[in-house]
Amino acid sequence: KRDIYALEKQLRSGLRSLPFLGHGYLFFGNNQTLMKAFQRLGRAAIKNEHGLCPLWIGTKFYTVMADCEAADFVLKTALAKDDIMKMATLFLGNGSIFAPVPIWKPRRRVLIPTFGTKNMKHFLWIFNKQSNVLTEQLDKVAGSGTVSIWRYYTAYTMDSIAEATLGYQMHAQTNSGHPFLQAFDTGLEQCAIRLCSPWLHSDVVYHNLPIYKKLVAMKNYMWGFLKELIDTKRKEMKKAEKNKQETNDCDSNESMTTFLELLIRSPGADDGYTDTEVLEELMVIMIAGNDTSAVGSSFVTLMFARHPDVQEKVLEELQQVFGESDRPVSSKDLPRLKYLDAVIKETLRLYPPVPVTTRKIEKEIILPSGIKLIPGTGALMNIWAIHRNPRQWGDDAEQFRPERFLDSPLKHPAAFMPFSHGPRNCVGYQFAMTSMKTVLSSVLRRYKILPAEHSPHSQPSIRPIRLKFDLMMKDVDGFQIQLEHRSKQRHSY
Ligand code: HEM
Repeated sequence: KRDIYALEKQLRSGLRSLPFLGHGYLFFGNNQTLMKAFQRLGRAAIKNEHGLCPLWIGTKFYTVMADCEAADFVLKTALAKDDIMKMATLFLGNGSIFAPVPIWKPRRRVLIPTFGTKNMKHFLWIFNKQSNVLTEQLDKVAGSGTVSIWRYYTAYTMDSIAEATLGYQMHAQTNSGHPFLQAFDTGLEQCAIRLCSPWLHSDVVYHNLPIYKKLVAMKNYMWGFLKELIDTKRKEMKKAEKNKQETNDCDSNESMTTFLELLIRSPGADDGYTDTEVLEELMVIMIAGNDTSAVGSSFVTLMFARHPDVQEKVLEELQQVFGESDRPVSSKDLPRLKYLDAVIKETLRLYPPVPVTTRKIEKEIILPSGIKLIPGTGALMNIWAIHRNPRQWGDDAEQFRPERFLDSPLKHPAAFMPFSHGPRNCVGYQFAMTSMKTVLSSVLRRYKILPAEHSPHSQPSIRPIRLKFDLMMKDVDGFQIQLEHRSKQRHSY
């Protein structure tokens, strides 16, 4: 460990490391403490000369990165995920997101074309349909005080993902009682608890706890459910091939191509993808794509409530594109929503749904600054801190200013990485941006978004948002806002 101690010495941060625990004590507490620990480490790294700081979790050493050049280098050279992610294999098997590099590489090649622009047009139809259901639900609560918008967006993304992925109508927005939803939510909640509780990390301990058995039962239910859908789809596709009834009409629902079909059709290994491979990738898409986009849309909505001037500018843009119509969003509208795009990006900069990601250092890496990363250690990309580093974002880095995405290009391609960066970045980037733009433009055309009712001494615009980390970064208070029908108050604008 001599090399590691030498590296630690170079990176000294002033954060105390205790015997045995290292900096692990920073993480003890609840999921708010966890987010605060990432913020503290991020700030310490920003202050350091190289934008890096040391982190000991017990005997494991990590280099925390708030410098985009260093993160860029690591994300392009170290492709293996850190061992801590292995805990997710219970649900995902060898699904690409956390899979070892030799399994991930060929799967990534298959996934990329399924997210191509052509397929995105099919998915836009789903986003419009599900946005419609969302506004029907919001109509019931608009004008009746404070609501937690998170609950609505997470149901919207679940319905969209289930339809785009499986061609299955989950109806999460109208009925939250589907057993798949319950297994999905409880499973993710338990994964978050385990990830945040170092004493549950050991398989020997965890596999002997009652919750493990419960979790396995949920996983078995979800996998069984998906397996049935795969079997049915394979049969349907064989029948359709036989009858030569395939159609190429992209604009209607009849020709909708789901991820399930795209994965079954993809060449994969020798004889196409096996059922297990298809199943693992479906789980990855559903888990990676659901709450991430819901968190993104929820933070943007919170920003609308806190920055009425920004909301007003987006509304003006929407009126230029849609007039007074509440028609569906078309693929031609999307590039015209430039300011909305900037607002979403600025929100994801300050509130990245995935605030940290890790890589395993398997071979020695010499960073552009000359710092040597040691094999056997980890690198923790602190996306939250990279996005707030004044070296890239200037002295107003902490301020919400969407115009910065319109005024000038990024100073470094890795300065903005809510979807990560390099060969293992998010494949669902375009899917997520299209989904968020569709739902946000539908909501904003219909409602004025106002801050939650609050105690008189706390100004919503200046009160910092309380953050927590439970697999993702979320608002502790559940993204509370108020909605007012625009038709009833249009004259106030
Ligand atoms: C705002 C929304 C989203 C955010 C912020 C986000 C963020 C991320 C990040 C940070 C990673 C990479 C983690 C790493 O480098 O270790 C990732 C990977 C991934 N995301 Fe997303 N994501 C979003 C939406 C989606 C959606 C909608 C889908 C699918 C429909 C999706 C599918 C994936 C997949 C499959 C991977 C794994 C890629 C690979 O390992 O090759 N994501 N996402």
